[in-house]
Amino acid sequence: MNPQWNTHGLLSGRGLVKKYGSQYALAGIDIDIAPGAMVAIVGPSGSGKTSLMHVLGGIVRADAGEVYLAGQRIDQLSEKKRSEMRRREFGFVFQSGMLVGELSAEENVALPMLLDGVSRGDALRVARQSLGRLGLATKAGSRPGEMSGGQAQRVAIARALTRRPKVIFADEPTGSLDTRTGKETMDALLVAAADAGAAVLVVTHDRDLAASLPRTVVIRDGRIASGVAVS
Ligand SMILES: Nc1ncnc2c1ncn2[C@@H]1O[C@H](COP(=O)(O)OP(=O)(O)OP(=O)(O)O)[C@@H](O)[C@H]1O
Repeated sequence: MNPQWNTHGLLSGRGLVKKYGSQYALAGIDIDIAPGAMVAIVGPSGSGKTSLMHVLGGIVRADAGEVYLAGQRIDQLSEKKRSEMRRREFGFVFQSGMLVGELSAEENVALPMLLDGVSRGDALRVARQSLGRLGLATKAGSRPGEMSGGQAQRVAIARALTRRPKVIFADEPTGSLDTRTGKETMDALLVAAADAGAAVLVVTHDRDLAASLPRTVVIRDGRIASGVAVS
């Protein structure tokens, strides 16, 4: 094996390239994320932060390069296998929770478990436990529209964490919240992820928020400008 391609992280990207037309969203990125690492991904608008998360998280296929999870190549899996892997190994939190408006908080959190064949009773029981850990026990029966933005984001965090994923991908998770609620929500995410032993990758424009994480990776023009070795 070419030593250049050894992977050192739990999640590793090697030579990642993603093009949209003639535009390089990713122009050759190498990155290693250690188990339990907490990493902020920052950089100017359009620099490739979301593209990097989507390629590492198996949402989007790179045009070149390789992605490894625990030493296993995951970017070449079929769409079906990648989607199973995403549900099993990864959790996703987006700027606006992406909760299902017609379902209660506990049903939203239970949804990924139900998709994986867990019984409704068991899924709801685990969902209520997760919500309780995030301070939302009394909101388990409420729909997203009956909650504050911060509460809805904590439901999304609970949903992302219930299957005890290895990695949480959070894209501007506090972008729609005021500063104080954003900080509280970020703290809740980091504590819950640490409890679950999950690594966290957070895309953010918020410098204070980035500074609260142990490592920062700066992306510029689809390349890593600093913070190459991530632990
Ligand atoms: N689906 C797409 N179709 C066409 N171009 C895209 C697509 N997704 C991203 N791009 C382009 O790829 C580049 C990187 O986009 P990306 O969303 O990864 O950047 P970003 O750093 O996350 O930006 P922002 O901070 O504004 O969210 C940009 O030039 C963008 O216009």
